Amino acid sequence: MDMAWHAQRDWPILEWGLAGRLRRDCMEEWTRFIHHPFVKGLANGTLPQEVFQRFLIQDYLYLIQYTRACALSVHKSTTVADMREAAALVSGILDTELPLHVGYCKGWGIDEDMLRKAPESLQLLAYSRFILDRAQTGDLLDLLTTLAPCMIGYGEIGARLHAAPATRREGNPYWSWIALYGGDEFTTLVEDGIRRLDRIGQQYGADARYPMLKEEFSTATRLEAAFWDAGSEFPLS
Ligand SMILES: Cc1ncc(C[n+]2csc(CCO)c2C)c(N)n1
Repeated sequence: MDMAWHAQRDWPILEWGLAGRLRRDCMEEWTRFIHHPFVKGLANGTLPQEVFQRFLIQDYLYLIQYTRACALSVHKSTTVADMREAAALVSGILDTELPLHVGYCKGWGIDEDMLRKAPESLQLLAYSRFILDRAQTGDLLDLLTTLAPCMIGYGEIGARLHAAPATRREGNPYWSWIALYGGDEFTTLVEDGIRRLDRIGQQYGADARYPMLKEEFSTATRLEAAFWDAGSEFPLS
């Protein structure tokens, strides 16, 4: 494990509130997610290009399903302020993140047609259907808890790899990915998400519902760990 970056020291917000408690209580699954061999391959630049390309295609399809779940968080909100926050995230993804992802894929030789036509992997099907189930069946707190590993995990991976002296910067084809998720803009988004989860947790009585929330966070984390292999069953064509 890289000793240069410590969640506790360098990102105290992660240790705090509901998000911190869930992350600590699911540390085994969490470690498998954020220290997956795929992540090591990004850090040292040794991940094969085709593996990354196939992952990017599945990740685009994931973003679409994630956005649908986020849209349900507008519906599940019980105050106008919460609705506005949820709606802002949906527009942010549709107007900024998705076009950025399409542009990034182009740089890797994947055009929009390939993105649209790609079959969904089993990992994507399992993860997105789980999220959508929690979004439809649960309330806003269930939904935000289920979405939390996605947001916090990529933030933590980005921050860690961005700061680690062992990460290859020069000539690493994945440095732009690391710089995106380890950059200030994304970090601020994640910190806002952590605060929001805590606030909604207090509003919706997280303490009394903790076992169920932990189950949701744990399952989403296991599905994140599995998602690194989402592209592995498909050839690029
Ligand atoms: C499998 C997978 N998990 C998490 C992310 C990161 N991510 C996707 S949407 C979102 C929140 C809105 O910006 C974040 C952080 C990803 N790309 N792919």
